[in-house]
Amino acid sequence: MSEHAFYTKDLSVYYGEKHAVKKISMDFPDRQVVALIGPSGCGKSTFLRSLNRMNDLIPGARIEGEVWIGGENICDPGTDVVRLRQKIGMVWQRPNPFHKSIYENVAFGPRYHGIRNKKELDRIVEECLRKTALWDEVKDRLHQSGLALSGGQQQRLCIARSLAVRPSILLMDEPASALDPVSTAKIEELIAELKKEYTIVIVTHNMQQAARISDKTAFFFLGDLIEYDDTNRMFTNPSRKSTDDYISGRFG
Ligand SMILES: Nc1ncnc2c1ncn2[C@@H]1O[C@H](COP(=O)(O)OP(=O)(O)OP(=O)(O)O)[C@@H](O)[C@H]1O
Repeated sequence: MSEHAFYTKDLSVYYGEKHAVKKISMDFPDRQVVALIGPSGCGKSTFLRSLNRMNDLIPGARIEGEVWIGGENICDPGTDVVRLRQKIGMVWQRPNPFHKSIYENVAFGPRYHGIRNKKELDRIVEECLRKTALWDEVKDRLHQSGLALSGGQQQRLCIARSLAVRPSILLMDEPASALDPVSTAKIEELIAELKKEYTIVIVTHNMQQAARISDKTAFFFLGDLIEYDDTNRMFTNPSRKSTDDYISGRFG
């Protein structure tokens, strides 16, 4: 299996006594986009966060089961979590650039991982800003604050920041839900472009968005994975009634 693809086996997450994600087994194909959908509170974000051990940061959260990436079960206690999060980047719902310049936002990760050479850092910053279609918009103000950008640009900067440490997988938790329609369209175009190089898992509440951008869709309900299939089939001929009801807006 390539380092881009990965799978979970009986993955459960608990918050104290609450069983929020229930024995989920899913495979994530190489360089495809998988959308996680389902009503609020059904465990999508919890599941997503467990794919790069972000739940470790939540007091009382506990994981059971396995997540296999590149021959390694990342749930093992011996996993190097810093290296893991380098391999599996995360983009949050609200753009959260550092209080630093545009350049420093992107250079931060590579510097943290030991790259000191200015030319190399310049190259990485340009490459990542080009990949996120930001370069032409910001190349003349790289040393201005990332917070001075529009919300949509900030989100693309956060994606550029994730790319700078050379991940193979990107996790995105409703990355466009705080953005206007034009910025949303840009993020969607970007996802279509990024999937040539990265495996992407995205949580979205927007059914049209899931249908437009994903190759596979997973429907979650009350912590269970109800259905997981090719997006075309899920949206035209789902096998479970609850999936159909959710997709067509009859609940949730
Ligand atoms: N930090 C936490 N502590 C305790 N319970 C939590 C915590 N985070 C989430 N939960 C609970 O776990 C369940 C799953 O929540 P989660 O946020 O993963 O769902 P979701 O499907 O992503 O929801 P939304 O679409 O609203 O973001 C919910 O019942 C929620 O209340």
